[in-house]
Amino acid sequence: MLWCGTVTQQTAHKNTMVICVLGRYLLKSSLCSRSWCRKSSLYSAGHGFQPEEIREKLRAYPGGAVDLLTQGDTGLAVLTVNNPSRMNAFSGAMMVELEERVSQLESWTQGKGLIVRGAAGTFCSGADLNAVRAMSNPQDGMKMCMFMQDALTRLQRLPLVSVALVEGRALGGGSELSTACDFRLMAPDSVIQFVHKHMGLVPGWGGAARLVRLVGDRHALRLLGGALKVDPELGLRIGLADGVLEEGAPQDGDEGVALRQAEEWLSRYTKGPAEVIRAAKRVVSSGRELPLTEALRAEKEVFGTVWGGEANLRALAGKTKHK
Ligand SMILES: CC[C@@H](C(=O)O)C(=O)SCCNC(=O)CCNC(=O)[C@H](O)C(C)(C)COP(=O)(O)OP(=O)(O)OC[C@H]1O[C@@H](n2cnc3c(N)ncnc32)[C@H](O)[C@@H]1OP(=O)(O)O
Repeated sequence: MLWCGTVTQQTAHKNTMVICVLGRYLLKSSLCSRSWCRKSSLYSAGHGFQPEEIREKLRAYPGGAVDLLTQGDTGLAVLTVNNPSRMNAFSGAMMVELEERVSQLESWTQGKGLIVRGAAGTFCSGADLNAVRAMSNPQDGMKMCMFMQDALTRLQRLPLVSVALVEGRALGGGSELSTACDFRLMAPDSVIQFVHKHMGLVPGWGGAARLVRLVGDRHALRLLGGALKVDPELGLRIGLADGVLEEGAPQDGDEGVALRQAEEWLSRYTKGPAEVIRAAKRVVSSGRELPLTEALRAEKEVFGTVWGGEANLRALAGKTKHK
């Protein structure tokens, strides 16, 4: 059996066991072959994608960590890219850890929101240049590209509302990581920069495809062709940033201040029952990625998971007035 969507949950309502995941329609439809499945990745062996072999290769470049903290009470998780001595650059081992953390989040059925951040007041300076140098042949480059595209696509498709908390710099692969979140919240003096041109590259972790969808092709071309520094003002103007942290907050020596602001910002979208928030993210994900007919069918399936559900019945039982 193909393993689709997120973890299969069974919810009993109206005396009917409803298999309530995106995965159900994915199983029935052709979408599984389009890589919407959790366990089937964007790439297959036919593309030269051998995940275990790639993991082994990447683990040869150690350093840093990708930490995950899940809060059961709030349904929020915090993913921290943690390699401060290299401005949170991704070592090979960290790429593998990122994928492992995404797998953990795919199995976290109570989650509602995710904050992606970097340790010690800066976001991420992309791939570790030491690893990049060692893997600069085309074969290794393609392997890393497929691996990171897969991990970041799965991150983006999580049924969690996600926000990149950008402090300091988000460079190269770091800027690409920020685009794999639903929202970007920037600290006042932060910068997102697709420096790929200066590296003789284009994005390869899916950042170009996502950037075009976020800001449109012309702004995307400006950012990639000019390797422009996107500060919060430009970010807000072109729609790359969704909010700016309060002035002064990250500078007061308490790393937690920015995180608390991000939690507060995110909470307006994650308040409420997990099944409803997760359903909202699922219909947005399918709307974002699928052709209309398929997106509508996906929406119907997700709708079926909340219609007549606990939260819906509770709302109907009360006096409804939306003021
Ligand atoms: C496919 C992935 C590919 C892509 O898609 O483009 C990449 O991501 S390639 C990497 C792209 N990123 C870079 O090229 C970043 C290069 N670094 C810098 O521009 C600067 O270091 C900085 C991030 C702007 C910070 O500058 P500054 O505040 O002046 O600090 P330092 O330069 O002293 O940095 C501290 C320390 O960190 C090391 N560092 C920073 N980034 C990386 C990196 N990506 N890989 C490895 N190491 C990195 C830097 O070398 C310093 O180390 P020491 O010299 O040992 O102190």
